[in-house]
Amino acid sequence: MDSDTAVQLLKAQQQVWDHSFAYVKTMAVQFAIELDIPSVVQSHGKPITIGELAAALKIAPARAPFLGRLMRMLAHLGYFVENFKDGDDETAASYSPTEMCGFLVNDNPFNTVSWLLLANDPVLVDPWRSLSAWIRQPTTGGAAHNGKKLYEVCGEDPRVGKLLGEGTGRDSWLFSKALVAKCGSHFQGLKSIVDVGGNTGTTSKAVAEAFPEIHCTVFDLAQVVSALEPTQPNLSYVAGDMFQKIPPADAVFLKVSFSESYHTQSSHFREDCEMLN
Ligand SMILES: C[S@@+](CC[C@H](N)C(=O)[O-])C[C@H]1O[C@@H](n2cnc3c(N)ncnc32)[C@H](O)[C@@H]1O
Repeated sequence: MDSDTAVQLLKAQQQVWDHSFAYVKTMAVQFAIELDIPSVVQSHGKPITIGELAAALKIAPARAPFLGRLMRMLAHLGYFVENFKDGDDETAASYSPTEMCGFLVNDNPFNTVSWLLLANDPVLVDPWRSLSAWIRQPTTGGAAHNGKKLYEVCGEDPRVGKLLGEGTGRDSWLFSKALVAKCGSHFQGLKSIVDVGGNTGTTSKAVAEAFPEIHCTVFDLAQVVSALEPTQPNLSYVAGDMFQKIPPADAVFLKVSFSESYHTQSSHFREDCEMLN
């Protein structure tokens, strides 16, 4: 092999290594959340050193160098800015939060903590481990955790249902700020919308508040909406299965609501949507 080819192959190998260890990035973020690092750095009010961070987290000095490595990685990923003073070696760096760090702070209404914990949970990770066996099966069902789909697990395990509800709800909190501010023209002339797979209705509540002339129906599985009471006069909750029948409305609103079932069970859904048009 000539040297140019070797150099080129090494570049490709670097990418493959990057993919092989991609989980390290996600696990580093989860590790930071579990230790509460983002909240501590954000509330510190000025750049925090590793010594100060270790003291705040009650981590023994013997372990502080590992905390330093984690912080370097998180800075590399964009969650913190690493500050050096002239002449500092890398162990004397201090860290300030970035905008991304705010998404890992539990007190922020738009945080993505639950989303990240769900993404790393065996419920979502395990089906990937058996994907090669699954694809050889002759059946059409999607890959599943212990034979169950995510929404079935949510119905049975409140911990998973809570992670999904909180994760999507907080995403919807931020999303709906932009939606009502920037997309108002899309709602003009509508008297009703149905938010299909609307979960607890974070987006619909924002739409109902911004456009009082529109009635918003949050449509989701019974396990999600049957115990919920509307908080606004132009909001209601309806339980059901989107692949059986969706309530009539002037427009259908969908946000992160499709699962693998869409490919196999969606004919009713498309028919219902076509009837609305
Ligand atoms: C990923 S969440 C998205 C929630 C919300 N649209 C949002 O973006 O915040 C998907 C939602 O679809 C609901 N869902 C799943 N299958 C459904 C079905 N067959 N009929 C109605 N809702 C369903 C789930 O319960 C869940 O609340």
